[in-house]
Amino acid sequence: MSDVRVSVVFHSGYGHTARQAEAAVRGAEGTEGVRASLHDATVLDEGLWSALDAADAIVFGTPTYMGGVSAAFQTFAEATSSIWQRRGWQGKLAAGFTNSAGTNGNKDTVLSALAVFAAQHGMVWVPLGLLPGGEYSSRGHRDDLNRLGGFTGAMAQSSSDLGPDLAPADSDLRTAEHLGAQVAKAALRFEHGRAAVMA
Ligand SMILES: Cc1cc2nc3c(=O)[nH]c(=O)nc-3n(C[C@H](O)[C@H](O)[C@H](O)COP(=O)(O)O)c2cc1C
Repeated sequence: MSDVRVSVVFHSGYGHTARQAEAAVRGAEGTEGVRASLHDATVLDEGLWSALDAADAIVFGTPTYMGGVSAAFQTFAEATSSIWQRRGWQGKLAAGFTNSAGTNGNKDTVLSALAVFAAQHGMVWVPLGLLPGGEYSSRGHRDDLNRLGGFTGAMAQSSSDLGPDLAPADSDLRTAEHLGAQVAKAALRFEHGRAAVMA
């Protein structure tokens, strides 16, 4: 069986969410039998559409802007309407991540919007799959995986006065890496299962 393909498509206005996207690719690529690729959601060219068409799983990433996905991400989302019409992504796996300045910042609203976007396409949503770390327990720590306690997808926080060289925190990047690995493993199981059913 050929390699399973995971594509990460993201927007990042100032570079913070881009670091999460790179981490998700690292996580996916670290899984044997998986190839991962990174795509800028503002470059709506044939290269992007053919990579997403070939992908077994697509991970969507956007900063949280005004409690929602960024306008640039939404432009990408709306540009997929002809794919939606012909059910081009039906049955592919999907997952998502977001980053904002606030610890909460309405990130959950954004992850829900990404899950709805995937559902519109008939995609199968893969959650983060981690218990909450950080302050969920009094023994928790900022360095914990999933310190922000997301379930739907990977969350990251970047203080507004720190550049992308300093934020998001390493634990948030490891959480995004976990999401990439989680999606990659799910895609492997899904594709092997599909092959067995069709044999
Ligand atoms: C237009 C705009 C709207 C924003 N809205 C929110 C918000 O609703 N909640 C929040 O916590 N941070 C908000 N922020 C902060 C960004 O989420 C934060 O700076 C993030 O790190 C930007 O990611 P990026 O560098 O990938 O663009 C906003 C920033 C901008 C520019």
